[in-house]
Amino acid sequence: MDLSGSSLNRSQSLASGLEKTSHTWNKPAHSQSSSTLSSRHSRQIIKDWEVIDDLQVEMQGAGDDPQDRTAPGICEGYLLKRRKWPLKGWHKRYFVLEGGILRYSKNQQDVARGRVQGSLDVSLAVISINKKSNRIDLDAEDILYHMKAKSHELFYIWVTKLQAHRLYKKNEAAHLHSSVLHTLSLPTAAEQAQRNGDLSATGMADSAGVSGVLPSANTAVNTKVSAWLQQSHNPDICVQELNRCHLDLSELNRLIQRLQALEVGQAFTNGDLQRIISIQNLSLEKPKKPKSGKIWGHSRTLSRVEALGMVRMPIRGITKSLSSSHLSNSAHLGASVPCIPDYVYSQLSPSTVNSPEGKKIQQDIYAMSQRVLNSLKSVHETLSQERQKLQAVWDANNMHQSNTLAQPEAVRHSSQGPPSVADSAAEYFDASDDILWGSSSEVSDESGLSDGSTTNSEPEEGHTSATRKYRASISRTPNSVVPKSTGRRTKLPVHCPDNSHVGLVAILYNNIGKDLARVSMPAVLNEPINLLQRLCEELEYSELLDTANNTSDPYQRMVYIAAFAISGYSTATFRNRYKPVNPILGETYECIREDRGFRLISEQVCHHPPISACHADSENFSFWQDQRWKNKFWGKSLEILPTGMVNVTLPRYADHYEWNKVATCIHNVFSQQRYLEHYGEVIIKNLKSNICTCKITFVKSRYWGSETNKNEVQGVVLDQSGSAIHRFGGLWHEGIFCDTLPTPKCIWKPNQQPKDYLLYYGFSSFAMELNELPSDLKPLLPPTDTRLRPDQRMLEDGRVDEADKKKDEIEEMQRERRKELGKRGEEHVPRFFKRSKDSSGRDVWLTNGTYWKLRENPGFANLENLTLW
Ligand SMILES: CC(C)CCC[C@@H](C)[C@H]1CC[C@H]2[C@@H]3CC=C4C[C@@H](O)CC[C@]4(C)[C@H]3CC[C@]12C
Repeated sequence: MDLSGSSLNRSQSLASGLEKTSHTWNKPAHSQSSSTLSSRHSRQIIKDWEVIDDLQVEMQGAGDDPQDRTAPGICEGYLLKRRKWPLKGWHKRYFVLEGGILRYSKNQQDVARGRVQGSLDVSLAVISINKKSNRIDLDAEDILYHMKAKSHELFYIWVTKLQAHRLYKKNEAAHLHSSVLHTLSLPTAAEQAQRNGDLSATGMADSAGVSGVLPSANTAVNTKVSAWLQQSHNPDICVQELNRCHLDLSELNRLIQRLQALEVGQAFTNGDLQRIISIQNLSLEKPKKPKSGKIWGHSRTLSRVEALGMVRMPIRGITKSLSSSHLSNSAHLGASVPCIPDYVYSQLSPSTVNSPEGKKIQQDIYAMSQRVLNSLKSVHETLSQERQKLQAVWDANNMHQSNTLAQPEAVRHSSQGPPSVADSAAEYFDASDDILWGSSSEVSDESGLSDGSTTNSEPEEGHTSATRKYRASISRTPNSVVPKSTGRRTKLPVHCPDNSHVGLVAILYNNIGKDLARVSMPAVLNEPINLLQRLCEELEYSELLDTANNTSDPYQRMVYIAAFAISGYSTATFRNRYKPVNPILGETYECIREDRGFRLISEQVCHHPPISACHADSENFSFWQDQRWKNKFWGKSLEILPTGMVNVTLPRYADHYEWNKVATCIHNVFSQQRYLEHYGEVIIKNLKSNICTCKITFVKSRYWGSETNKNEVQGVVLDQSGSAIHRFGGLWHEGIFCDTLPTPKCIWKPNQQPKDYLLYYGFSSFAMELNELPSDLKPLLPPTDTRLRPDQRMLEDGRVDEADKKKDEIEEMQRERRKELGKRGEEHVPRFFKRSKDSSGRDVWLTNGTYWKLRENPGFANLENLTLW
C-alpha cells in the first residue's frame, strides 16, 4: 500500500469541516454576490486553513469513558518553528507534548538537559491547521507558535496528538475544579460535629450576631459554605448525570442516523447522501475521476472524529476500536480505517421505517430522549437548589459588608426566590468558555485587526458587590404582570429551521475583512427580521422614554434615558443563532404602534457601506439613528462595532440626548457554546443642557474572573462637577436597579418571553409582531416595505429553499440596478432620509419628513415606487 498516499488522504480528512461547509452552502456561480466566495484569494484561505474547534474536541471525547483521564501518550520530535518577530524564516526545534503542555527546545539534547525555550498549554490555544503546507498554528493569546511538519504523516500525528492532549487538559481542569470542591468539603473534626446541624442556623445566626466585623462575618460565611459543601454532593451527581447525558446523546445521534438511513432506503439522491453525510459529520468531496486500483482514488474524507481514531464504529459487522495510539504508528495509517463512502453506504441499508427494525429504533429513540430529558431536568433542579443555597450564603455575607453604595432595603431583607433560568445559564457558561478564549493572529492579521482594545469596559471599584445587590433586588421585582394582549400574533407561522449544519467556518473565513452586513449568507442562517426592523426593535421599551418625558428632575430623567439605552441590548439575549436579513438599497419599513404611541420609519439609505436609518415620533419623544457596523473576526469570535449615534429628544423639556453604542461580540462563533456579549462604555450627553451626563459601562467578563457577572452593566449620572448623583446597575438581560432614586427601584426589566420562544428564533413578543402583515395594512404600504419582501416572507413561512433562491434573485436585481445607475453616472438617492451633519460634524441621515404625508396623500399606490423584487 502506498503509505504516503493514504496518509495524505487522511490528513486531508482533517480539514473535512471546510470541504463540508463549502458544499453545504455553495451557490451557483452566477448568483454569488460580490461578497461571496468571489476572490481567488479568499478561496485560498478557505481551502487551506481550518480552525479546529471545540466541538470537534468535545465530540472526540464523546465516545470516551468519562472516568478515563489517563494522559495521552507523549509526542515528541522535530518541527519547524517560525522565528519570532521581527526575525524571518523557520528553524528546527525539538517539541515535546506531554500532559497537555507543549514545550520546545533547541534540540533533543537540550530537552535532556532540561533547557526549555518555551511552553504552552494547548487547552488554552486555538489550533489552526493548513493541510496543504503541513502547518499548525497554536494561538494562546499572548503566546503564538507557527509550526510546520516535514511530512503529511508527521503533520497528521501532531494534529491528532495536539487534540487529544487538549481534550485531556480540558478534562483535567474540570476534574481539578471538582476535586478542589471535594477537598474543601472534607470535614475537619470540628466541622464533623456540625455536619448534622441545621444549615441555616449555623451561618446565619453567627453572622448576624457579630455586628459587622468582617473577619468574623467571613468566618460565619465560611462555616456556612463548608457546611453546604459537606452536605452537598450534588455537583458531583450533576457531573455524572451530564456525562451520562453526553453518552446518551451520542447514542441518540447514532440511532437517528440509523433511522434516517433506513428511511432513505435505496432511493436516496445525491442531495440526500450529502445530507446524511453531513449529519454524520462526514464530508464527501465530489468524486474525482477514479484512478483504478487506488482506494483513495476518489477523494473521500473521514468524519473528523473518526479521523482522530477516537470512536468505535461498526465496519461491515465488525466493531473496530481505534485509538489515537494507532495513529502514532505510521504503519497503521491507511490500514485500520475503512473507506468512508463504504461505511456510509453500509449505513443506508434498504429498508423502511415500517420495518420491525425501524420501529424498534424509533422506540429506542423515544426512550433515550426521555432519559436525556429527565437527566437534564434533574440537573436543572439540582443546580437551582445549589444556587439557592449559595444565594443564601451570599446574602448573609452581604449583611456584613459595609459598602460605598447605599444598600436598598430590599436587599437587607432578602427572600430567596427561585433563580431564573437566565441566571443559571449565565453562570453556567462562565465556567466553561473563557478558559479557551483566544484569537488566531493569522486571521486577525489578514483582517487587519487591532488588539481589540477599542472599548473601555473596565468596571468601577466595588462594582461586583454592587451588581450582585442590584441583581438580587431585580430578581425580587415581579415581572410586569401578564403581558397585555395587543391583538397581534403571538407566534410565527412555523418554527425556526435548524441551521447547525451550515458551515460558518467557510463563510466567515471566506469573508474576512468584509462587512458581515454585506455578506450574503444562506437563508437558513437568517431570522425573518431585517436590520430595518431590528432598529425598530430598540423601541420595545419605549415606555422608558415616556417616563423620562414625564420626569421633571433632569438627573432622574437621565436615569430613564440610560435604562432605555440599555434595554435596546436585551433583544440579543436569545438571538445568536440567526442573523438579521440584510435590507436591499431603497428598502423601507414602517411600524405604527398606536398602543405604544409611536410610529417609525426606516430605510436602507446606503449600500457601500450598508447604512440603515430610522426615525420614530411620539407625543413623548422623537428617536432616530443611522446604523452601520464594522465587524472583526478573531478566529473564534466575531466582534461587531456599531458606528453612528442614537438620538432622543423629549419635547417637554426640550432635551436632546445623544449616545454611542458599545461593541457586541459573538463568542465561540463556531461552537455550540456560542454566546453574545456587549462591552464598552456608553456616554449619554444632553446636547441642550450640560447639567448632567451619564456613563454606562457594559462590563467585559474576564478570564475566570466573573463567574456570576456576565452581562453586567453599571452606570452613573454625573453632575457638572463630576459628582455622582445617581448610580444604577444590573444585567442587560435581566434588568436595571437604581438605588439612589427617592424610592430605590428596578427601573427596567425585560418582558417575559412568549411561549416556545426558542422555537421561534428567540424572538420576544414585540419582535414577533414586527413582520406581521395584516390584510388591512397591505394596500397602504409602499411596495418597498420589508413586509412585502418575498424571500423574508418565505423564510418566515418555513420555505427556506425557495427563500434562498428568491434571495439570490433579489440580490442579483440589486446588482443590476446598481450597474444601470453606474452606467448613467447616477447615484441612488434615498427616498425618505437626507444626508446631513450633526453638531459635531459627523455624517448623519435624518428624516426628510415626507413619508407619512405621502402615505396619507396621495398614498403609495398612487405614486411611482422603486421595484426591488
Ligand atoms: C449565526 C451567525 C451568522 C452569526 C449571528 C450574528 C448575529 C448574532 C449578529 C449579527 C448582527 C448583530 C447585531 C448588529 C447590531 C446590533 C446593534 C446593537 O445596538 C445591539 C446588538 C446588535 C443588535 C447585534 C446583535 C448580534 C447580531 C444580530
